Amino acid sequence: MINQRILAHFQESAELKSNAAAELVQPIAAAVELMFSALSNGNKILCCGNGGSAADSQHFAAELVGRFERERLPLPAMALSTDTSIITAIANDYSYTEIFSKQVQAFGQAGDVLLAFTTSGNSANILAAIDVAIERDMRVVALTGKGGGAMNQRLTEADVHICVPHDRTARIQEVHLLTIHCLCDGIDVALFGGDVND
Ligand SMILES: O=C(CO)[C@@H](O)[C@H](O)[C@H](O)[C@H](O)COP(=O)(O)O
Ligand SMILES: [Zn+2]
Repeated sequence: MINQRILAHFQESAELKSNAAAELVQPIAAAVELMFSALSNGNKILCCGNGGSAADSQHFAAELVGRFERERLPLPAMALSTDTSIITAIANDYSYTEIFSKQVQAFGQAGDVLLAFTTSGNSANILAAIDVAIERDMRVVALTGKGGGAMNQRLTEADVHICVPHDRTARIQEVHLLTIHCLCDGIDVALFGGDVND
């Protein structure tokens, strides 16, 4: 019955967040450091993902360019899933696999960060974007789940892999959203120190 299913979703989500925290603190902290250092050097963050993860990448960019919990200057972040003309032209003329990698080629510069969301770790267009980012001497923060899939073979030691220990896409995305907010908070704290009420 529906009430039981809803309760089960809440319970599974809460348990995952609670159980995954210890494992994810260190890679999330490493991602904050990497992003703060890039932003401090005048670099930017490019973000990509498919489906719900496209929305996650846009959510992160919105909080950097707009704001998270504090007033501050806009920070340079850009989601690569928002320009339908660019995406449809590349998908139509080349392939769907290249919709993000060509944008990384166009916009990415050495020292920039690619924030890549894929719950399976296997989406071809995300892996292609990562390959181009690494070629261009960018750093990668990858948010995955399901053991990380092909992502495990893609990243270098300079990159950060935040892999949610679960096999269900929806649950992984829920932890990705929490991670986005930890990243925004961490960047704000690195910029200004203290907590939100300081
Ligand atoms: O939001 C959801 C499922 O919760 C879907 O839209 C989901 O993001 C799509 O199926 C994606 O294509 C899955 O790709 P990925 O996470 O494996 O890279
Ligand atoms: Zn979803």
